[in-house]
Amino acid sequence: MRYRGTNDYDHSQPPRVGVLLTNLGTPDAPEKSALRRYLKEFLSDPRVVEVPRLLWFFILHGVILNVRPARSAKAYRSVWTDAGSPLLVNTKAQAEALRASLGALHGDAVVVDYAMRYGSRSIAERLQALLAGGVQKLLVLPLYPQYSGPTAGSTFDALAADFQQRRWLPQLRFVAQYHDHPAYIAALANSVKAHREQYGSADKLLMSYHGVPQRYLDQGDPYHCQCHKTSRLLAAELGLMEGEYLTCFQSRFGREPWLTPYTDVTLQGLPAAGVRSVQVVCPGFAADCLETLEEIGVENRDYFLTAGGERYEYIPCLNSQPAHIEALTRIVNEQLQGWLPLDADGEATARRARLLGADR
Ligand SMILES: C=CC1=C(C)c2cc3[nH]c(cc4nc(cc5[nH]c(cc1n2)c(C)c5CCC(=O)O)C(CCC(=O)O)=C4C)c(C)c3C=C
Ligand SMILES: [Fe+2]
Ligand SMILES: [Fe+2]
Repeated sequence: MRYRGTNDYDHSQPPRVGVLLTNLGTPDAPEKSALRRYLKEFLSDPRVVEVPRLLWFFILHGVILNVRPARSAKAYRSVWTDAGSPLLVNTKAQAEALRASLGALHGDAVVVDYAMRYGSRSIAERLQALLAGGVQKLLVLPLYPQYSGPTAGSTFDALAADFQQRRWLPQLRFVAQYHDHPAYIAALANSVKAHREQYGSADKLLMSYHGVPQRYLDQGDPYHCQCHKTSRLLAAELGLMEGEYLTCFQSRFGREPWLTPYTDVTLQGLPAAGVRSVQVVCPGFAADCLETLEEIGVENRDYFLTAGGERYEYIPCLNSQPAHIEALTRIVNEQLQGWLPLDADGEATARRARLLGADR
């Protein structure tokens, strides 16, 4: 059979709206073999590493997958929790909080689930569960505020690859970006303000985003511009002047130039420029993960303090903070326009339910 179908379709099953949160994915365990599996899938994605395939195959299999898994496993071990990888734990908590928040508004007409682009809890697996559960309208919200090919672009590829094998496709809406959504900016500002109320402010606020190769920007990827726009809006919301904040890019991989300024180089140079205290926030990460907890929380702290800095504070990601769940709820509700019965109008709801039930 060329296309997967549903042989036993149940006409009495109520049609539902599905909301699928996605994030990058994480290894199953902080061990070399699990890291090898995860990195192989992740780094084989041509959206992530845009290098001629044959050349990359030899570099990946000949060098990277022999060296990196052990090194990364050690880093993951330092942040791993009893419940698992922080990225997975935090994404699950976000999905549960969003389920409660949307459930209060829409009852069981909306189903919330979460999936990962690489590794376990795959997009294909969760799509199958949603569609089998009666979802006919699907909203996919990749938890990447700023659009980039390696993240949101690749997530769309995974959806499309699954749909290519299906007979009956759901109606689909896809949130490619929300880097300037007022509720997201407000949640970020709220988080920085709460931190400052507790700890006071610092000489500089560093806004650190995951990097991508400079080449991607040169070839039209909007990520760099969207990061700067988020920074600008967040600074405005906080009343910060130019010079009181900086945008920089972390997690460089490989030898070619990535987006600059680099977070680590910046932090190493700040003390010599008279900056004694910094607060670092990572607005591009919806959930704390290896790249924030270890790289920003530990590694870069060390660079700053060793270079003569006196006070370094990492402001956690939005995770499942109420303001973040409120922002995600608003983003989802805006996207669901026209997909749900109007609750205020009981008659319209009943009429619509009859119509929905009679669509096949
Ligand atoms: C090799 C190229 C990479 C590109 C391009 C890239 C873009 C990119 N990544 C994120 C978000 C995350 N990346 C994470 C981990 C991670 N990223 C890369 C490489 C690239 N990322 C690697 C090899 C790794 C694995 C860790 C390691 O071995 O160093 C994570 C954390 C995952 C976790 O399990 O905690 C996130 C999140 C974005 C947003 C992005 C482009 C905009
Ligand atoms: Fe990454
Ligand atoms: Fe730009």
